[in-house]
Amino acid sequence: MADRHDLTDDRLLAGDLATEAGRLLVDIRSDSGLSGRALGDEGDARSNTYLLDRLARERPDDSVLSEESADDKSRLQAERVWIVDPVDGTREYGTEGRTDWAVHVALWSASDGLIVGAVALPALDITYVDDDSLVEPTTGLASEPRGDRPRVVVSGSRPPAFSEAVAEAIGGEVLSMGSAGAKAIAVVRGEADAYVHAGGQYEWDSAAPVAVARSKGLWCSRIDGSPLIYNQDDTYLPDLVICRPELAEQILAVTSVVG
Ligand SMILES: Nc1ncnc2c1ncn2[C@@H]1O[C@H](COP(=O)(O)O)[C@@H](OP(=O)(O)O)[C@H]1O
Ligand SMILES: [Mg+2]
Repeated sequence: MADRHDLTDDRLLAGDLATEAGRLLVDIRSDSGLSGRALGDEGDARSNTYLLDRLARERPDDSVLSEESADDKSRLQAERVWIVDPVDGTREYGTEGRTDWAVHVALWSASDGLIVGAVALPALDITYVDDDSLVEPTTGLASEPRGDRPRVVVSGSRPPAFSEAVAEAIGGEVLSMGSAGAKAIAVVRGEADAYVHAGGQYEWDSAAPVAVARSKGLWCSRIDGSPLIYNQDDTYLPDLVICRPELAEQILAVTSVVG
C-alpha cells in the first residue's frame, strides 16, 4: 500500500501545500489588520485548516500529525504520516518585516522513515523540497557576513547554552534567527554553516527541515550524534544539529558533552 503514490507526486504535493499555505499566510498578514499574537493565532489556525483539508482530499488514506491539531495517535498504526507545522516561527510571523518564518510539510513512511519534505519561506516567496538540485549561495535570511568565519545559527528566543562553545570550536560566530525551518534553510542556502538547538522542540519543528537539509548533503542528527527518529508516541524531539558535514565532528564533540 505504501507505493500507492509515486514519491515524485508526494514531493510535488508537499511543495505545493507548503507554498500555497505560505501564500495564504502572506495574504492574512497583509490584509487582516491583525498583528503580534493575534496574527500568529489566526495564521496558525487558517494554515492548519488549509493543509488538513487538502490532505484529506488528496491523500485520504494517510494520517496527519500537526502542531495545531489534536493527536489521536492513530498515526502510530499508519503506513504513511504527514508531519506538518502550519507556521514555524509564529512569533516572527506576527512581527512586521520579519522573513524568518516557514511552513513545514513532511511525509514519513513506516518502512523508510522521512521520505519527503518541503519548507516554504513565504516572505521570500521560495520553497525548498528534498531533491538533490543545487542551491546556489544566497542571502536574504541573514545579514551579509562580515568576514569568512563560519556562522552558527541558533534560536533568537531560546538559544542553547552551548551556542558560544560550538562557535568557538569551529572558529566561528553565533547568529540569531527565528524558526527551525528558516535556520535549517539558512544552512542549505550557505547563509550559515550550522544550526544547533537544545532544550525543547517537537517533531513538526524539524521533520521537513531535516528532510530538505539531508537531501542537500548536510549532516542531521541529535546533539549526541544519534539519528532523529519521527512518528514516535511522544513527539517531543528537543535537540538537533544540522551542519556542513565537515563540521559535524567538531560540533558534536561540544554538543554531545554539554548538551
Ligand atoms: N525550548 C523549547 N520548547 C518547545 N518548543 C521550542 C523550544 N525552543 C524552540 N521551540 C520551537 O521550535 C520552533 C523554532 O523555535 P525558534 O524560533 O525559537 O528557533 C518554534 O516553533 P513554532 O514557531 O512552530 O511554535 C518553537 O516553538
Ligand atoms: Mg514549529
